[in-house]
Amino acid sequence: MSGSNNDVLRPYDGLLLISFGGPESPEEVMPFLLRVTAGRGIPQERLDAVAERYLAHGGVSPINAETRALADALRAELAERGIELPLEIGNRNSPPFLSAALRGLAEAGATRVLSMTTSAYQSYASCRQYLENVADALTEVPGDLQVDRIRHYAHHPGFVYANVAAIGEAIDRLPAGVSRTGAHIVFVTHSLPVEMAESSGPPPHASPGSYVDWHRTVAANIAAQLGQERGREPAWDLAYCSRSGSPHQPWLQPDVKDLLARLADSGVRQVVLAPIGFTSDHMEVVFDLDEDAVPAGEALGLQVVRASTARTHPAFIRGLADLFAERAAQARGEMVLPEVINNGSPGRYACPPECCPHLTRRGAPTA
Ligand SMILES: CC1=C(CCC(=O)O)c2cc3nc(cc4[nH]c(cc5[nH]c(cc1n2)c(C)c5CCC(=O)O)c(CCC(=O)O)c4C)C(CCC(=O)O)=C3C
Ligand SMILES: [Fe+2]
Repeated sequence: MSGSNNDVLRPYDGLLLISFGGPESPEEVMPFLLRVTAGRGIPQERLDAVAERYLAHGGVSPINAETRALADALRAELAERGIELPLEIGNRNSPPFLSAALRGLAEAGATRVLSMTTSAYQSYASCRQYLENVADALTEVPGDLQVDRIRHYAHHPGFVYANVAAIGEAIDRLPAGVSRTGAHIVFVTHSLPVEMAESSGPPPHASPGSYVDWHRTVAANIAAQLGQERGREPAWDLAYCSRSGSPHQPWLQPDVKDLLARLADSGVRQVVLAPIGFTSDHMEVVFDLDEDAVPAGEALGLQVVRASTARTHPAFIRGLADLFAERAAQARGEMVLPEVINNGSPGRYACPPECCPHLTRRGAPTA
């Protein structure tokens, strides 16, 4: 039945997995960092420190291997559904770049491409900047490819359940019988300049912004699901990692290590760090959680484990395949009822021009 179900994704005839990218050798580290921070005013000392950390790992970030595993899992899930369309990886900051991916899709005969990013939330850095990157890449590709994307998927039950399962596994790694109140869940995501967070999502842009709101909705839903599975809903907080930028610019707080200190002071004994802001176990997770926050928490006397990200959990992969089909049905003008966790926003199939305006070049495309 090879290819017999491609109609499920009609009008799309090609798929694009968009990710951040990372270095895979020592020589790639500085060029990668310069691409990431071009025009962003990140101090050179910060760049040197980040380069050190990549070099301590042989200059290899796990992110590209994680993205390739995600692409393989998606291809396998779609093949199981009888869907066989070309699927390419296109990165913002390392090969294979978006322009190469789009050229590959065009050469495979694609004309209408459906894309997804490896970030589940909306903000300038996690959504709109990728759309701008796609628009730039399209100028380098002959023909007139059209690129759409699936909705932001942090509130999709597949993504959320993958995190519930990962946190459950992490709780089970903690030594039993230490605490009468159970492990405290510290949900972690990438910090952002407060101004970028507050202007995230479509207008009206009210504090704290949809970036933070969405994380809180995901966290509350995960805690409720864990409560149902285990008979007691865990206490939780949302914390931030990977702050950069100028020390004078306000970024989202609390930092994960500051929160751990506060929790230790208040008598908490066991903590699960749950990086719900990320979809793979890449360097930000390894550097900022495994190598920095976990030992810092242990030095405070806490027992700390880090939960996996969604990675290629079957619930996540099935959810993404469903989201491709949902977006295609919507593009065909059919009525769709987006699956979404309680009280969450389903996210957008395309963004209005006023969405996530932070740092946007005037007139830059949103879709
Ligand atoms: C929201 C968000 C995500 C999640 C959404 C998504 O996944 O896209 C994300 C992911 C990632 N960020 C990553 C790496 C870096 N981010 C930096 C800098 C920054 N990130 C920002 C935001 C985000 N970043 C921001 C506002 C800056 C300041 C500069 C700017 O305004 O652009 C810097 C510069 C040095 C530093 O300051 O740390 C690096 C090296 C990697 C790769 C890890 C690997 O190699 O495995 C990944 C997946
Ligand atoms: Fe980042």
